[in-house]
Amino acid sequence: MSSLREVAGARRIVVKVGSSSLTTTAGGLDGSRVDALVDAIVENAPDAEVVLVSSGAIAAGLAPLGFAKRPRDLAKQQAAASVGQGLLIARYTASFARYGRRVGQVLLTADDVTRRSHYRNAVSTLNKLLELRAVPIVNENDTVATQEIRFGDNDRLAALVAHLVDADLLLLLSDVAALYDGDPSTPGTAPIREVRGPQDLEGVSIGSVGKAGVGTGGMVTKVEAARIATGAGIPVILTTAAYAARALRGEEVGTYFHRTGERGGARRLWLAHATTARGVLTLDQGAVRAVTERGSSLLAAGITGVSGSFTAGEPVDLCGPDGALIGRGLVNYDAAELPALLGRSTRDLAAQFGAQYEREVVHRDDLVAFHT
Ligand SMILES: Nc1ncnc2c1ncn2[C@@H]1O[C@H](COP(=O)(O)OP(=O)(O)O)[C@@H](O)[C@H]1O
Ligand SMILES: N[C@@H](CCC(=O)OP(=O)(O)O)C(=O)O
Repeated sequence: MSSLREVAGARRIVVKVGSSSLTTTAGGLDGSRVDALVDAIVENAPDAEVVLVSSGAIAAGLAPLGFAKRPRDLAKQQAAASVGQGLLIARYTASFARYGRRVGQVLLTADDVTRRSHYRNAVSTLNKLLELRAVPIVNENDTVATQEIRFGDNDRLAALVAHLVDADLLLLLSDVAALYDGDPSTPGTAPIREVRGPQDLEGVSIGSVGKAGVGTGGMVTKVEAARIATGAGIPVILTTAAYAARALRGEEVGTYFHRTGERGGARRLWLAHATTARGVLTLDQGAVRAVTERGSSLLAAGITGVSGSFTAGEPVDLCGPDGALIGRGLVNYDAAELPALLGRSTRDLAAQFGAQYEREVVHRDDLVAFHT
C-alpha cells in the first residue's frame, strides 16, 4: 500500500501534529512528547526538508492562564494562543537545538496567503528557511485571525502548506493509529489502510470531535485535508504521533491516501479552500463561458448584478444567471464602485472614468473556476 519508495524518497515533507499529541492529560504542553516528535523527524528523515505544522498554542496557553478547559470565547482563545505559541516555539527551539538545528516561526492567516504579494512572501520565506536548513514551524496566526477568516483547523492549513511548498508527502499525526471505519472507541471498528478516492469512504462514520477535547476538527478535518492534498497531487499518511518514526521510515502504518489529482497553481487552491467570500457577482452566460471554459479574466461587461459589501482585493463568489456558484476570485473594485460599471465595455469605462478603470473586475490570475 503506502509505497515504501514513495515515502522513503520524499524530498520535502509536511508533518502536521495535533494539539492532542503535544499536551498532557492534565492540560499544558508536554515537553517529552515534543522531544519524541523531534527525535522521530530528525532521526528518520535526516535528508528530507521538513515543514512542521504544529497545533497546540491554545492548549499550551490554557494552564498558564488558569483556564481549566478550552474557553468558548474567541478573545480568551486568542489570549491562550498568544501565551501558548511562545511556549510552544521555545520548546521546539530547545528540542531541535539538541541536534544543532534552528527553527523558524511562521504564522499564517488565510487572508495573507490569498493576496498575491503575501503569498509570494510566504513561499519565499518558507523556501529560504529550508535552504538554510532551519525547520519552519507553521501555525495559524490565532491572535489576529478573526472568526470569519480563521482556517480554524490546522489539518486544512497543512494541506495548503504542503501544496505551497510543493511537498512530496503530507504526514498527519494525531492521537489515533489510523482512520477507522467508525468511532475507534466503539468495539468492532477496524482501521482503513488505504483510501484511493471518495468511494473508499462511503459508509465510513467520521467523527468530528476528538475524545481528548483539545483538538478542533476531529477526523472530519483530517479527511478533508487529505482530500485537498491528494487532489493536488500529494499523498497523505494519517497515523498517530507515536508512529511518526515508523511512518517516516516508510513502514506501512496508519491510513495511506493515494493522490487523486495533479499538481496545479497553489495560490488558486488557497483561494478556493481558504477564503470566505464577501459578496457575489452575478455573470451573464457569455461571461460564465469565458471564465469557466476559456480561463479569461472577468470584465464589467459580463456582470449583471452585485451584492455584499467588499473592498478591492477581497474574495467574492461568482455565480451564473441561475445563481449557481461557478467560481471565486479577488475583486479589483469596491462594492460601491461596481454598479456604475456593470455591462459596460472596458474602453467605454476608460473613456468616462480614466485609465485606472480599464482594469478587469477579477484578473484571471486571481480567479478559480469550479468545475461542477
Ligand atoms: N472514523 C474515525 N477514525 C479515527 N478517529 C476518529 C474517527 N471518528 C472520530 N475520530 C476521533 O478523531 C480524533 C482526532 O481528532 P482531533 O482530536 O481533532 O485530533 P488532533 O488534535 O490530532 O488534530 C480521535 O481521537 C478520534 O476520537
Ligand atoms: N491554531 C490552533 C490549532 C487549531 C487546530 O487545528 O488544532 P488541532 O485540531 O489539534 O490540529 C492552536 O495552535 O491551538
